[in-house]
Amino acid sequence: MILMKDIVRDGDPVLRKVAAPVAFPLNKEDHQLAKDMMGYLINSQDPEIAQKHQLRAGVGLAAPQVGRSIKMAAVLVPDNDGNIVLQEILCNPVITRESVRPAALAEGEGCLSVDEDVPGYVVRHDRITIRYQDINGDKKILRLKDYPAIVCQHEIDHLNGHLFYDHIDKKHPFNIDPDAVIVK
Ligand SMILES: OCN(O)CCCc1ccccc1
Ligand code: NI
Repeated sequence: MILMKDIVRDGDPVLRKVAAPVAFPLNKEDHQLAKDMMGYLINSQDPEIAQKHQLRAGVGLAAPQVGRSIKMAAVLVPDNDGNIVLQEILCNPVITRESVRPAALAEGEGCLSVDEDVPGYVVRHDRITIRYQDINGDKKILRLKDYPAIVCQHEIDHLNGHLFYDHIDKKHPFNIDPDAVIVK
């Protein structure tokens, strides 16, 4: 079971590396890691389990955040009614298309690897197409918009050594293109 003590925090160089591609079939260790990462997300979104184990809620988790510099991330994204709209293990994900139109979460972003709040709009693309391999190595395509798209961009950033606050305008953190979608 992954706990908060297992999550690497900002300042650790692993969070700034470009992670290595994963090879298929996944070895036993990496297959188990994928399961454990998804298990963290499930546990963290269960109020009782999260409380009992003091887990910060997460809708995504990338392998570098638990010290493994490989291109694998788990996403578990609910809609505003709590229904899961995306549950996947993204291996070797590549964003192949991205909208010109920007988007940002109205309340900004956080990160399990960043303990302090960093206010501001995290400017991302509203729509993206992702090519990736699932846990079995099957090649998949995802076309996403709004919140699921933002979450996947956050996770894919982790695999390339980026953190959410890299996308906040330091001087004008709440400035954003008037055409941007502000996602509630
Ligand atoms: O990398 C995952 N993680 O740090 C958990 C938070 C994920 C996340 C939070 C806000 C917007 C997009 C994604
Ligand atoms: Ni994060």
